[in-house]
Amino acid sequence: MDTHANRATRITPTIEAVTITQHQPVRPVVGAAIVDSLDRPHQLLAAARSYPPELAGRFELPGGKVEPGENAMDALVREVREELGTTIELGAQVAGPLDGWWPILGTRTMAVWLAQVSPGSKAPRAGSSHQRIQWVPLEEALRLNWLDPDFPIVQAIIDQCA
Ligand SMILES: Nc1nc2c([nH]c(=O)n2[C@H]2C[C@H](O)[C@@H](COP(=O)(O)OP(=O)(O)OP(=O)(O)O)O2)c(=O)[nH]1
Repeated sequence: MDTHANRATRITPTIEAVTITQHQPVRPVVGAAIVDSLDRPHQLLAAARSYPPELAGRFELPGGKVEPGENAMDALVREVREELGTTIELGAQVAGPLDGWWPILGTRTMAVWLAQVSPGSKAPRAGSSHQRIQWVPLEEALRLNWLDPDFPIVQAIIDQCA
């Protein structure tokens, strides 16, 4: 079956296959560009961090750190379920300049996939990780106060959805 996830796997064999080992000093991060519809994307879900204090209120893509031994795409589905209480299905990767990964805060890197809320799943809601979440039209997304490293990522999301 030609699902969104299958298509993403074909596009991103390298990252899909990444399994994190215990020995990596800095755990990689995964982020979800959740759009209202993978087929006809118009809106992007932005999440305002609640911590640490210096980042509180800045917008990010929902996601988080990959656990040792965990597949990156599985980690992203898990993180979004934990943070927003919703199940997502992944679409195409939004590839960054570092073998598909994006440079982010500190010395971390983040892999990003387009995603949509799975049919029948609960709507996303902010939990303890986020002050609030909001849907923003893609053409207005760059007006939000994103974490600094996220601006080129959001631009790439906009370009990919155009
Ligand atoms: N989730 C996410 N993190 C980002 C983005 N941009 C960016 O620089 N980061 C940074 C912020 C953090 O330093 C790091 C992600 O850490 P996190 O605290 O969200 O990870 P986590 O959910 O696993 O949380 P924790 O249990 O380790 O506290 O990546 C982004 O768009 N989304």
